[in-house]
Amino acid sequence: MTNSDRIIVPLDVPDLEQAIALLDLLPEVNFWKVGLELFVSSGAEILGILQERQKKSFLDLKFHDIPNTVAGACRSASRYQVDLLTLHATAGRQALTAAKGAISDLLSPPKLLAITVLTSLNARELALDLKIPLELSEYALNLALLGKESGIDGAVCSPQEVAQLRRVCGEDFLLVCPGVRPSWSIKGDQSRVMTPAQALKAGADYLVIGRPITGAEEPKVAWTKICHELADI
Ligand SMILES: O=c1ccn([C@@H]2O[C@H](COP(=O)(O)O)[C@@H](O)[C@H]2O)c(=O)[nH]1
Repeated sequence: MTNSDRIIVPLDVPDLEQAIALLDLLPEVNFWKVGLELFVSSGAEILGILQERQKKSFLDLKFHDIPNTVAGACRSASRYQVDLLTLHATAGRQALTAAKGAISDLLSPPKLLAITVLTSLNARELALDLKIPLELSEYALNLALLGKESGIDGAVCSPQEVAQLRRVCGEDFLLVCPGVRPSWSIKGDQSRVMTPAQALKAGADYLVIGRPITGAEEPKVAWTKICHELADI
């Protein structure tokens, strides 16, 4: 796998037409993420289109509910043949275990990823607004370990925590990092960021890079620039 195959680009657009326009504009991208904005507006059609085009897909709906509901949602989402699927680690051990159990008899189930601490949050918000009495990195690690102990395949974490998670959770635990920003792009609402090269060197398996590419004046140029930055690491 080349380092550019480690980049997942989110289709964070309001409708199917704009999603297809991005697929057409960036045929080099092999791994796409479908999140809440597109799925809520347009449903699952995009997942069939990605399959037809032989692209890998990441369904990022971040399920967070009681165990029975999370398990049912994971089972239902599996029918779309996606490669990756997210649920919140904070749904708890029972929900995580039930989710894994609900798809374990399938022929090619998606890999389940536990969301740890959203990359938009900073330490101050975690402590003052969410009243979490732990260091952010410790909290993220605890959530990743809860996922691992519950049979979940990997975690979504910030690049700032990925080295620690890699060390503790091991090489086989899949680590996917959003909150990735090339030095030439703006952070926007992301808080805990690193550059693509830093995130890969720190141990990420995959990088989710959206607006620095899709919001660029010339997305193809931005994509190529990032691929060059990752070529020699
Ligand atoms: O902690 C998280 C979990 C998911 N995301 C998602 O990743 C992309 C990031 O897009 P950018 O445009 O590169 O900011 C987006 O779809 C989020 O829903 C995340 O950012 N942080």
